[in-house]
Amino acid sequence: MTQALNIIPEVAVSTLNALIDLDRYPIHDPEAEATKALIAQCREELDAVGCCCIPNFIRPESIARMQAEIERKRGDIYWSQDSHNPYMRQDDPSLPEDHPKRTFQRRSSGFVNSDLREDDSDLRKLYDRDELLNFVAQCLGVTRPIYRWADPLGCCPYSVMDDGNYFPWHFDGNEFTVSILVQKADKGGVFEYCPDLRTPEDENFDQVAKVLKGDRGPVHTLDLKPGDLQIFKGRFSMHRVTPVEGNRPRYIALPTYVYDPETVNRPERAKQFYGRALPIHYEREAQRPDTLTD
Ligand SMILES: O=C(O)CCC(=O)C(=O)O
Ligand SMILES: [Fe+2]
Repeated sequence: MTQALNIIPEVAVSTLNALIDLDRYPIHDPEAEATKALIAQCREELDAVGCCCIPNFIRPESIARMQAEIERKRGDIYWSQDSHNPYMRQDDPSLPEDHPKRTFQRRSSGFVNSDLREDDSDLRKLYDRDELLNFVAQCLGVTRPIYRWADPLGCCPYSVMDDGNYFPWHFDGNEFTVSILVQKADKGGVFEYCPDLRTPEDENFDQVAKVLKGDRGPVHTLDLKPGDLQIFKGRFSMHRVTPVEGNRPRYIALPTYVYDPETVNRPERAKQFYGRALPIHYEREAQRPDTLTD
């Protein structure tokens, strides 16, 4: 049987359909009118507010399997309590005290690192799919190809926040992040972000400093719901998660994408977030995606 290259075998579609609601969002078929309209809407939202949200993108059964996976992995979660600036870099005493590089906030949160996901993890299956990668690239309207991230710990983890945990303002080491809430906290755990606060050419330290001091001007908040899919530009849009309160923890899946398939987190950041740095983090430390502080 011959098959046109752009036609995906039925079995592959049904595997994807167990994860994504393809009836409503047929992203496996980029030529479908519904897909084109969805991409256009996401691009509009990303241009307007630096983030797009697709409601009920992931099927509830898949979210339930992710939630169960996180619960099974709770004993392996790396919990950390560190103080860090938005760049996950060391203090620089040569700068004025109110410089963002010198502004440290306390973080406490946990990760099910990417390498801990189970072999048949729904999140692993989702991240491996080129249909999702191509869809995210189309929504972002990037003019260069993007790739799944090479970072073995940070490429697609679950972030876990229990009662009292807080994830302060920061920029990511990767350009783009998709977020899929798996479980909402009783209270708090709100995702806040400042769209395009910096560019690869301009750190915009003045505005970053203002937000760190409490300026709410550029701050947007997202009401995340389990199963919705968000795409945001974490390397350029400073973001945080407000403190979680109550008995029900907040779980979120974080697939990431980058321009340069070779780069990984700096060892410093890998240690702060994911508890350890691997040989690859040291080997590739000099390979940065841009000249930003990080
Ligand atoms: O939990 C979230 O919504 C975002 C987490 C985050 O910013 C990160 O892991 O870098
Ligand atoms: Fe982040």
